[in-house]
Amino acid sequence: MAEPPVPRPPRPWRREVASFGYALKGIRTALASEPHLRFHAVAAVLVVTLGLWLRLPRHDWALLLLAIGAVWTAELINTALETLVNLVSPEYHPLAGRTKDVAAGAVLVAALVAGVVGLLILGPPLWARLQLWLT
Ligand SMILES: Nc1ncnc2c1ncn2[C@@H]1O[C@H](COP(=O)(O)OP(=O)(O)OP(=O)(O)O)[C@@H](O)[C@H]1O
Repeated sequence: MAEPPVPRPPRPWRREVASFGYALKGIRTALASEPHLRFHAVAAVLVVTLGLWLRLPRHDWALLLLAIGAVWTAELINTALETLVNLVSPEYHPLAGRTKDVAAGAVLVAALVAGVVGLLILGPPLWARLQLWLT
């Protein structure tokens, strides 16, 4: 008698690829709807361009990219929370307001820290280049 066909094992990578697609869709949607996120994107491109021009060492790149990633992460979570609050509490509610305010606070903290990291890393080599030009 013929053996019954062996069921094909599930292909987990398909689910992983789909999840990756949903995540990219989330970033695209947030970029399209959030001017703040577009501002952070432009700022990140400027910082990376400046870093390439200044030929930063690898260690500095790691810190800069961490700072940029922290701002993006905070902004995306803030956008997700704002969307959720708008869904569950379209009417005024103090807790809805507090949720949005705290999420916005997270973005502010990440952006301020990233600004300081950017100044500490880009400031000295930028200043050195400017002095070279001026002398
Ligand atoms: N449903 C609500 N109930 C109470 N307060 C709210 C509510 N929605 C918004 N607020 C208050 O108004 C502020 C601004 O809300 P809004 O939805 O415009 O967020 P935002 O931070 O301006 O978002 P965006 O990133 O779209 O500019 C909130 O931080 C919060 O204090």
